[in-house]
Amino acid sequence: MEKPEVMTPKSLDDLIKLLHKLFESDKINVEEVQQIMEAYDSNPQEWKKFAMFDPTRYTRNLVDEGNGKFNLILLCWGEGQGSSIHDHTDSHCFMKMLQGELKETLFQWPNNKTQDVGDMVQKSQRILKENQCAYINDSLGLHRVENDSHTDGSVSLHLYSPPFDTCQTFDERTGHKNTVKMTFWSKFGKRTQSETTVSQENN
Ligand SMILES: N[C@@H](CS(=O)O)C(=O)O
Ligand SMILES: [Fe+2]
Repeated sequence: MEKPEVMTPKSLDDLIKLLHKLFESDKINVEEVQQIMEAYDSNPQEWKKFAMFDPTRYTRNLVDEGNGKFNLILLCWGEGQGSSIHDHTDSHCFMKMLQGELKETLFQWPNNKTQDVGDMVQKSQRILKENQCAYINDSLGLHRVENDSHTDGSVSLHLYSPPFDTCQTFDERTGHKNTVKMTFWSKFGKRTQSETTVSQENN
């Protein structure tokens, strides 16, 4: 059988339109979403209004709410910034590189029958390059993402379906887990009100 042709989004807006179409259906095809996100040729002019860096930690900037089916979030990683080891709350997670590189380290779930079992077991590690689109869900494991560069920021575009706003983080030495709230640094290009309470986050 012939392979269906991969649709090539002409712009970020076009990509968002195509994603809305794909997610109208309740059954999503992971490979198809991954291919379409990968086929978008990153153009900073199209996404720079969402790209806001914070000198202290990586930022999460909401780009689109996907009709309630998914969240599309642009993440900005300053030099040396990274996430904790975390899960993805039973959602699909697609991660498209828009600029620079990121190191992704995969971990096994800790054996949670016994608490604090010691070092988390690393499964693999890879460098994600510009325009590549990675995929993870909880059945594939946990991950940590880091910008190892000392000179350049990185930008990635994440699609989560269904959307979620909490996840679990894991201590690399003990496997001890915490539930943390995930917040947006900006929404639709506008800086969100800083929260008055200090929340524990994934970065
Ligand atoms: N899942 C993380 C980013 S990453 O490390 O994949 C988040 O949404 O903040
Ligand atoms: Fe993640």
